[in-house]
Amino acid sequence: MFLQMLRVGKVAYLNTLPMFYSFGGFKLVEGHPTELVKKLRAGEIDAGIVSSAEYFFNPQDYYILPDISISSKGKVCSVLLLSNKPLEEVEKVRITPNSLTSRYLLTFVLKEVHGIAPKEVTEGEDALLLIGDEALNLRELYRFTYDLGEEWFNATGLPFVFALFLIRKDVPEEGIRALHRELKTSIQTFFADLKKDRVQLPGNKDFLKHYFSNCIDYELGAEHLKSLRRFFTFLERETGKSAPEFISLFPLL
Ligand SMILES: C=C(O[C@@H]1C=C(C(=O)O)C=C[C@H]1O)C(=O)O
Repeated sequence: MFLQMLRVGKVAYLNTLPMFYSFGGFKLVEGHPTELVKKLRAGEIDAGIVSSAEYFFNPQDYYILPDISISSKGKVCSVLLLSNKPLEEVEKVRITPNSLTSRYLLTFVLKEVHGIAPKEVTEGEDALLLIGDEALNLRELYRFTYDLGEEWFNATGLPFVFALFLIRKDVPEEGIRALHRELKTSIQTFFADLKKDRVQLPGNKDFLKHYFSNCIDYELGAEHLKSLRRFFTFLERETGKSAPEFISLFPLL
């Protein structure tokens, strides 16, 4: 098959830069996480780095690409509840429409960690959940910042997987293998260049180096899978839908 025909979804945030740094040969489709989830469900794209919660909702439709994710082990730095009031005084929360996973992670943090249940509003909020570049750009404007990656880590001792590389099951094996190779090479090239100060970074260089090296974690190992199972158990309680029986990584070996 012609790889150029495979349509690959790329979340339009800075944190996907390493994956797509030297990436080529596929058709890229950019969007917010919720837009890409819709396109992947509809078969308008064949694969993409999308909200991990989508695998909980439709596991039968996808393989997970091994070794790759957008996660954090502690602070993620770009999934933030921002507020001018301390959490215990927050009664109304506005949630970005761009997120699927972090919306549920916020419910976990508010309900199961802090024991509060603020109302969701679309204006007049006490606190605002932002993800990605929007969170990075606005994080310094609020008095209180709650980092959801850190909140999850403090509660569970585990990394948190925000996004998975999901592939629709009708994609041929050679396409999946080529995609995996291309992404892994891109991530390696990015971090080698970052070390040598060869990456053009938009904005505050020192902060962004810290963001790529210490906040976002691009691995998908045993601890990440344990964390996904834990998150899916929470989603099961929250939605009434059963958690996937298996987390099926595409067998590359
Ligand atoms: C860590 C992040 O993860 C993002 C969060 C997502 C979500 O909440 O659904 C989806 C994709 C990721 O890009 C971020 O963008 O800041």
